[in-house]
Amino acid sequence: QLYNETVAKAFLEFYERTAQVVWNQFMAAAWNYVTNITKKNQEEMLYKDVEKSQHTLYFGTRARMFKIANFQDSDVKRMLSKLLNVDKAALPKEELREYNEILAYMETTYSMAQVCLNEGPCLPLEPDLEEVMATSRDQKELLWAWQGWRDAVGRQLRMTFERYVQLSNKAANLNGYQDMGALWRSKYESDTLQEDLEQLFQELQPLYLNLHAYVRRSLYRFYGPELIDLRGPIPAHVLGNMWAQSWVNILDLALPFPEKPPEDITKIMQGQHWKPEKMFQEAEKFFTSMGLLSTPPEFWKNSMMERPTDGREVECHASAWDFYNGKDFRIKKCTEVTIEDLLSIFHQMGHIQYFLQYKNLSVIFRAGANPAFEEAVGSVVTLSASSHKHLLNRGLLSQQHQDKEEEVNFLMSVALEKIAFIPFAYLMDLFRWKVFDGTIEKDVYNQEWWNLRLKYQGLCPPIPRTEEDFDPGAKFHISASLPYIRYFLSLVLQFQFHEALCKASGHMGPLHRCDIYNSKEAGKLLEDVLKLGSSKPWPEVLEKMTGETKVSTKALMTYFKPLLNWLVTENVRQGEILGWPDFSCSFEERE
Ligand SMILES: O=C(CCC(O)(O)[C@H](Cc1ccccc1)NC(=O)c1ccccc1)N[C@@H](Cc1ccccc1)C(=O)O
Ligand SMILES: [Zn+2]
Repeated sequence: QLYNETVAKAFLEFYERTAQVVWNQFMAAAWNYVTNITKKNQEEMLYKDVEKSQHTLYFGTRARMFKIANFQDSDVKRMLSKLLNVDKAALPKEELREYNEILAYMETTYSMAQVCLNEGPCLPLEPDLEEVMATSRDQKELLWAWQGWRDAVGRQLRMTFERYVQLSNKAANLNGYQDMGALWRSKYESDTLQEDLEQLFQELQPLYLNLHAYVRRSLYRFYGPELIDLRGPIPAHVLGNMWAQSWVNILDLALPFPEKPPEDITKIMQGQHWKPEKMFQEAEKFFTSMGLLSTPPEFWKNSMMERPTDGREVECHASAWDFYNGKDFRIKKCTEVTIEDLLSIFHQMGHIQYFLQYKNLSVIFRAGANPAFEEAVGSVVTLSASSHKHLLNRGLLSQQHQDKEEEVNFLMSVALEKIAFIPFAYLMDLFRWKVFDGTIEKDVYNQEWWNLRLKYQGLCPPIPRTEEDFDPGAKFHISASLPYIRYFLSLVLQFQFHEALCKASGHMGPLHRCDIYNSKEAGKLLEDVLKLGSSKPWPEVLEKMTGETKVSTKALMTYFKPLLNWLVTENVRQGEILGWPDFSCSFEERE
């Protein structure tokens, strides 16, 4: 028949050649915009976005003409099926322009927002407000930053978000999906995704509930009963993070053995005069030590490693960029010299390594096996990079060995980052899926958001919220229309990867003492997985790495087993209540 496999191969050839050019031009325009936010640069980006959408629509509609079912070549079938979803390019011209303007408005509002002191400077989120949330122990100051940020961002986005939902769902419908949530979930090629996610979440509940009860006790000791209810939710502004998604910054309040505090790595880095470029070099060195690829010269020339000091407005949220020409790869980050930012750079470098490994594949396959794989690659390396063994080896710690109690302190610091994150990462898209499928209607966005924050994280807003507020919009990924379930799945996957890579490296002993630095065997295993990009179904790729075809919490539970034992003993000793039976959020006037 006319549209046979030979024609299909020529069609894909033509797509390949043209897509590289169109995508490269769009990425260049998008980069210029986010690293120098001006009206002119926004117009230029929107123009290139339209060109990209026209290209996508042209090939997407023609891909439909092929009878993929009876094709022989599995690559051709997989490539054509990926072209079928054209996402927002399905919208009529006028609505596509409106949608792109809405997306730019939401992301720019977030990136440019500041909170102003009465008479004095206005503070941006990075680094100032995040610094307050991380270091202040004055709950009134924490409340000022927490409320100020939500007034400056969330409230501004509320109306726009409602229109964003409408247009998103229209685009999804035009692609044959029930709503945008269904389109987002389709990236995982699984018709049991939501059940599987719920199962993973339930398996991790005992760990989270014990951590929550223990941290609540620690905060009670510091802030007292007028702020903390030992049988209730925790107020969201005292967890050391603007969104209470990571609690690592209140480790000092929650240290199991306070008489054996860990060394302050940020202080050591600053004492050794670390600069952002050295932090990037340190992260790259980790990958090359495993025999993986190094970054090309363009990376060091073109990346934005620090917030510019020439007055340019930029988007500070960290990201890694593939310019789809096999040569130009960049990271954009407003780097501060802290251990938190060093680990964030490892995460970004993980994205870069994926780009480098799959750069010779068709552009259609230049993505992770699924979005969670992309996020897990950088994060799995941070599990080794943050280990006592590695930090000691890299001169960032001086204490030779860790005794049992110091080990519990260490595991607590990792749990405050990784375990606290679980319910947050899960609820972010539970919320948006319900918004997209209409379960959550627009006049109850904020109360439904807090219902989920209470149900899954056991948190309360520190002050009453109304439907004038739009607290979800105060999180980057919601203002940037970026799915989040990838981070939940990545959290589980990264421990599964860590276990496999540690085994490949010949590591013996507890998982939390493993450091795959310098391991060529681990590097080879990782390379074989990354080179596949999205060319194979992700269960096949997972099996190549771990021997398993399903995501499993076993490795994560193994890693934290010593801590869970300690937590359960401690919580029983204190007579803690797990969960928050006093579920109401009390706001009695605080002096
Ligand atoms: O958002 C990030 C890191 C940014 C990123 O590397 O995931 C970035 C997000 C982004 C930003 C702008 C446009 C698109 C995506 N993702 C990438 O740079 C990326 C992702 C896939 C392929 C290529 C680049 N982390 C999440 C979750 C997280 C991850 C790891 C540790 C802590 C927390 C957060 O901060 O809430
Ligand atoms: Zn990422």
